[in-house]
Amino acid sequence: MLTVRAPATSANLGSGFDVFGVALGTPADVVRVERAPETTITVTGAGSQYIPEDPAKNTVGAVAEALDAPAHIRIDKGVRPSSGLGSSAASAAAAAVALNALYDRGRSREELVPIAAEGEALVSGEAHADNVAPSLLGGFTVVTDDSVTQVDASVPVVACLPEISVSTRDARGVVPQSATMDEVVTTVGNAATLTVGMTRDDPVLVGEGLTDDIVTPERTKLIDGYDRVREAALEAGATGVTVSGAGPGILAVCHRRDRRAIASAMVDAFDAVGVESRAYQTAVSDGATLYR
Ligand SMILES: Nc1ncnc2c1ncn2[C@@H]1O[C@H](COP(=O)(O)OP(=O)(O)O)[C@@H](O)[C@H]1O
Ligand SMILES: N[C@@H](CCOP(=O)(O)O)C(=O)O
Repeated sequence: MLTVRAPATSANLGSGFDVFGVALGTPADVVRVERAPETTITVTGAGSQYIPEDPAKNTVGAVAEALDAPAHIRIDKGVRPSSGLGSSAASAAAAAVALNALYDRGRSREELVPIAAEGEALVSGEAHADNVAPSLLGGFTVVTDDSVTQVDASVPVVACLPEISVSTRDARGVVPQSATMDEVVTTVGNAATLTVGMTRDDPVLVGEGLTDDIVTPERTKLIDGYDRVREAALEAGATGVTVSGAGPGILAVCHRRDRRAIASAMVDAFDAVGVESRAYQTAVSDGATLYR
């Protein structure tokens, strides 16, 4: 039996829609695999009641199929589904690493990115790889149609997860189909600032670079209390705040010293609008780990 821990991720980071992603230190999914004639799946842990065990409907089933690697797959969910923290991707990334090792397929982590993205296609309708890439590779990742670039980073963040659910499929439905040239120029500037910030581990540059006026304003409408939570995080010292992935998670970038205060301000602000939440005080971290 092989075990893999694959981390939650935060995709988009505002200015990098469908392109940027970071691996988070916590939470994470743990996947265990054993060779079998046919794939079977069991799911326990956070939100497991909402996750299908049918291999044709679970992201790990798509990965087993893509690697031609049937197995008994046990998923222990640390990342709740429909969170904006790459829940479906964490399982897919963990399964890709585990099954690649179990069947000696010899694929590199980079080669596993499109394979794990098959799972994302199953649940969100598109094989977007901006969650599976950081979950596999760690750090900050930039995904384009034909490349994945990774840099190590350890910028402190708070990921606040409210007890509401937004499916990635639905949140993709509100993405505008066009943007003005002014909006594009501003977004390119912000994305470039964020990228430089990641290479320098500079929370101020990363925080500034999160701003996006194209996709994020539409997505915030799906999250009760978003504006209030954002303001609270900024007042507590966050250098920038945005929607994590497709939401409802909210990501605040910060200095390490402010993490605790920001986490509590965000939870209190959600509480003030009647929404329960929990905040992960974490940082940009490593990718999936294989335990033999
Ligand atoms: N292994 C899995 N882990 C989590 N969700 C899964 C998995 N397999 C299928 N799903 C389905 O994917 C959807 C959640 O994915 P998504 O909306 O992308 O959430 P997240 O934003 O947390 O990644 C749910 O409908 C869930 O049932
Ligand atoms: N780029 C995707 C990312 C979805 O992330 P998730 O964690 O919400 O699944 C999008 O914005 O739709």
